[in-house]
Amino acid sequence: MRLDGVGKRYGRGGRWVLRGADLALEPGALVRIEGPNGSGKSTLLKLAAGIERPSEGRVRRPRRRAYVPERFPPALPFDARTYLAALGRVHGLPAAEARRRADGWLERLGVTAQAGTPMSRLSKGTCQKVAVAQALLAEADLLLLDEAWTGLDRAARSLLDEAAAERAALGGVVLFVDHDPGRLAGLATDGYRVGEDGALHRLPADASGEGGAPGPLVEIDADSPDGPLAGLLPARLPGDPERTPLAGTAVRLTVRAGQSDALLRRLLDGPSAVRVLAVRRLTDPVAEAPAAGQGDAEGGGGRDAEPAGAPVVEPVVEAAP
Ligand SMILES: Nc1ncnc2c1ncn2[C@@H]1O[C@H](COP(=O)(O)OP(=O)(O)OP(=O)(O)O)[C@@H](O)[C@H]1O
Repeated sequence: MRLDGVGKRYGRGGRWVLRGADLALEPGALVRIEGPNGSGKSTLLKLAAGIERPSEGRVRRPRRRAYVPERFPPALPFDARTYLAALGRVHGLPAAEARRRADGWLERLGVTAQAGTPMSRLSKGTCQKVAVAQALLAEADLLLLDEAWTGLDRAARSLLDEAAAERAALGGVVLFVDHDPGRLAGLATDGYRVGEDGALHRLPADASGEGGAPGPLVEIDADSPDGPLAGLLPARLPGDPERTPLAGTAVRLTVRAGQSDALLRRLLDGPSAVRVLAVRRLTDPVAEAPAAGQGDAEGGGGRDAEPAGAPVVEPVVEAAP
């Protein structure tokens, strides 16, 4: 998606909220937008969603978009399941698939019991889960999240983290606004601040959570009874793991820890039968080893240091093949 010289003001003669905003995002981008209250973050997401039109400049966006607004209409005259299934149809899904995805997200978010309750009677957090579900079930090419984590319980927040990272890993573009600076830290690929001039200013890598420090890796060993797994896996997988063939039909997938849950879910939910043999978290001894010389000074007992660069393997789950 692209913004070229985008400006926005509400009403003729109103102040420019955005001016000269440029943004070019490639598939796989997971991008944080920040700025103080009233700076124009929601306006930017609405322009990206196609809900508002720019006053000047040009917005190019993918056709399949999904949006969690900052404020979800509270009193829609539907129950959650009916609403989600209808939204699935709006996103172009066949009716049965729309119902399947609606039920799937209601279950994952832990609100199946409230699926038939009129939305006007749902709690604020449950309503927010429905707002999130309507966007995630679309599996859109552009996912816009405007403070979408607000009001969610911890499990739902993690699920949304994972779903956002997965969307990007599968080639979507995700644009999110959140006042928590740690949101999706280590997973965001870029970040921008809406400046007082109304333009977008790129954040330094550490502020956007963009991976200067790569963080721990996870190795997942898996195979399939259907034949060599390497040939069965889709081209795109969450976290774009490194793939190393193992003996027989097995493959080792190495991915950043933040995306390992999304990868596992994809493997186990995918069309091919996949057996997960082992999941190991690797810690990087280069990052964790004492500074040069420090080991000698403190150790003194002749313990050998780990060879530099050799990962320490901490098994998380080991299953017999
Ligand atoms: N529909 C509207 N009509 C008129 N002015 C609007 C409208 N929507 C937003 N504004 C104004 O545009 C400016 C930017 O609002 P916006 O909601 O985009 O900011 P924001 O950065 O998302 O703020 P917050 O962090 O508080 O959510 C504000 O001054 C706001 O009052």
